[in-house]
Amino acid sequence: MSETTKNEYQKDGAFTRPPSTFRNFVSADPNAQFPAEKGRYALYLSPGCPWAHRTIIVRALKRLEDVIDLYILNPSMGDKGWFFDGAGGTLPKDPLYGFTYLRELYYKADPNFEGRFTVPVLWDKKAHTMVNNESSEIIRMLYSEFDAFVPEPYREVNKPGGGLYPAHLRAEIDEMNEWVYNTVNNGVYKCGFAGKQESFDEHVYPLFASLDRLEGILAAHGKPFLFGDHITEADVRLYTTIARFDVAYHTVFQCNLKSIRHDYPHLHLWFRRLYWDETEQTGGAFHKTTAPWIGLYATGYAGARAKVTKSQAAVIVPRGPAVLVEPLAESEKL
Ligand SMILES: N[C@@H](CCC(=O)N[C@@H](CS)C(=O)NCC(=O)O)C(=O)O
Repeated sequence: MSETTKNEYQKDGAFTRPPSTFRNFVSADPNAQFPAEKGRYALYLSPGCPWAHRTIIVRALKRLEDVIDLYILNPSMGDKGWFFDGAGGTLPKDPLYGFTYLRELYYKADPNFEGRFTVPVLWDKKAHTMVNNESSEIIRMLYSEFDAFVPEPYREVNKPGGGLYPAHLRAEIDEMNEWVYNTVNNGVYKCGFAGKQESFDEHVYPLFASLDRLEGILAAHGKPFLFGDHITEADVRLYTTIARFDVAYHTVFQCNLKSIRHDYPHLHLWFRRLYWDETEQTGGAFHKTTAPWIGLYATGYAGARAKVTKSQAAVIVPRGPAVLVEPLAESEKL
């Protein structure tokens, strides 16, 4: 029987994700502890991570690229966790303090830190501390707290559908987030990081039941996005998992009851519309945060799976599918 600490990912063969630890908020209120300011905050992340991916999608959707810095670490995790080394267009070292490892940043914020050194991190360059390391909260800060610094059309109050987390849809979005997080976003990890067959079986069927349910939602309303005609938080949160599905979870995490491209026509169309979009609607937010890295997702997950399951075998990376993301026909475009 294994002993579990808050830092461990597995207990008796089942994967558990520990809670995030830095939970402060940036606010539009200039008197807040962390007031929204142009150039004050930075996102540290590794682009293969689906939780981190949420934050760069929203940063791009909100046109916050010149308001919030982005510091990209190597796409794969090393023995000492996430690191800078300049590979493939990432930064050679931490631009603020010259660090090599993300853990050094955590220790700068809290020398007694005892949790896991996860990405994404929202960092305050002025106070030299970590604001928040929970992606679901970071994205919500980006929706409206920085709106004073973005052009009028991209402010939440001016968006036709009410923005990424519209007041009239909040309860429904929260409800969907709950089951999508447990069975899909984190569900794939419960399969891929399972240490025994029973644990894998316990999670693989609910994962596909939820994908069936999502397919049914899109089929029933016939609209392009999960909540209709406008992109919401629910689309962003599902997208980062679906983008990794056929290229990594289906093979490396053995989630192979079905694939998105062959078995889920509505989800597949929904995904490709987001991925290929270069219009005003997204400003290419999904494409530019996915395309440079999608070919590396399988590599990152194969290494992570070997580490979490403590496999001694050689890490073999599957190379398919031959076409990473299928094209969008003219007639399928919005
Ligand atoms: N709840 C966190 C989860 C973040 C997370 O687990 N990130 C992974 C990468 S996908 C990580 O950095 N893991 C490093 C580790 O656990 O050592 C969030 O959504 O921000």
